[in-house]
Amino acid sequence: MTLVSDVRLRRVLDSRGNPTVEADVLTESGGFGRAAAPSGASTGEYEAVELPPGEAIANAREDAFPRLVGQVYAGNQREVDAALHAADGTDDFSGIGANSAVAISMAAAKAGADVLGAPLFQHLGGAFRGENFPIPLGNVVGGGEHAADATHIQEFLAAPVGAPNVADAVFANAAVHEAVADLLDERGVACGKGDEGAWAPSIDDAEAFEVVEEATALVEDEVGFEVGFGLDVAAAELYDADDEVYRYGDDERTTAEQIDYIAGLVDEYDLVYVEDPLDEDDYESYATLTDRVGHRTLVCGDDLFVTNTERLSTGIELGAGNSILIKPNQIGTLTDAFDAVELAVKNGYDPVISHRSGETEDTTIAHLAVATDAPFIKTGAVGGERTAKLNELIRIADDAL
Ligand SMILES: O=C(O)[C@@H](CO)OP(=O)(O)O
Ligand SMILES: [Mg+2]
Repeated sequence: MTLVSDVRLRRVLDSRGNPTVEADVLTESGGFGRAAAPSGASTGEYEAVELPPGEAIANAREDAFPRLVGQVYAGNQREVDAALHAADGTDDFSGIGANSAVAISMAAAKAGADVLGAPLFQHLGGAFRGENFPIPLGNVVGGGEHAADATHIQEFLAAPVGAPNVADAVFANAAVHEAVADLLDERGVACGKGDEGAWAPSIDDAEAFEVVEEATALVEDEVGFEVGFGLDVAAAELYDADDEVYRYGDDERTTAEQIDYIAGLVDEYDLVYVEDPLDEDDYESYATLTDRVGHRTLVCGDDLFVTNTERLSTGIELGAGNSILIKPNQIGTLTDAFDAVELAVKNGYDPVISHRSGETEDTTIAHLAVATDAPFIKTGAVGGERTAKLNELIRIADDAL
């Protein structure tokens, strides 16, 4: 029934205005799935390779289509993804491009779900589990690679950990985003937005902490449940490997100072989440930091693990981190992303399903978060390509698909 009868690829726009790959997968019985690849700006060194979309499309047409059309069943995700790997022939998807691979992989999943008449999250293995839902981490202030002349820390993330349901959590993050704007306005700070819709003011990190702490406290009072916050430091972007220091503009910190700095922030602001606090090659320092603060906060590896089970295995062995960011396009297929989630959960690491800074209206990650029973999803707070996922979560919780 779900035998793939056609695959189509095209270039569409992403939220930064760049071209990205969109895939359609059709099945023999009339099933249809469509998905688009997102794209990172602060990409990890060990991510699967994103090719220029035109090249990714041409290569996938030539090498992957013959292994997919009339050959594999969209309902059998492992078979589809194995065919993509075989067509690619490399270990980093530099053959057909991780962008073509992930778009086809996700579109196939949707086509499979379509034939079965099931919502995607159910097809991917999870009925909405009990009362669980992923708590959205909402980017409210940021800079780094996502905005020029803003904070050094890439993302300040509202985390409504006490929310009674997903809709209240989503609205709380939007309220924090708005409160931040009001507070910046009171301080006379004008600002635009970064790639993910977070405010991108020209203030230093210390002032951003003040503002975000105040904004989350205001919203917490308003909504009556706990609203904390966390960070994506994206420290690999700050790290100068030649001088072995983290550079925050003119300030620099040695690795030992960076560990103290982050541990101090966790204490001072009761951070619930710290992503990429250290360089992507420094498992040992991750382990040291995890020892110090891992009992009270999530220490999440994004550039460190790149959704890769081998890198995660190294982290598990060394005790580096206690959480992994899951981005399907970092590794190229849904199967690989699921394997990373499974390995993480088995070893007590919390998976956090994530968007990229360059996004589309695609909602696959909302379904992935529910299907894997992930405790968190990071997918922005406002902006159409972000609200597409947040609103889909609300619909899933409301059984409205
Ligand atoms: O670093 C990150 O976690 C992501 C998403 O927020 O950014 P990018 O997609 O630019 O890698
Ligand atoms: Mg990150």
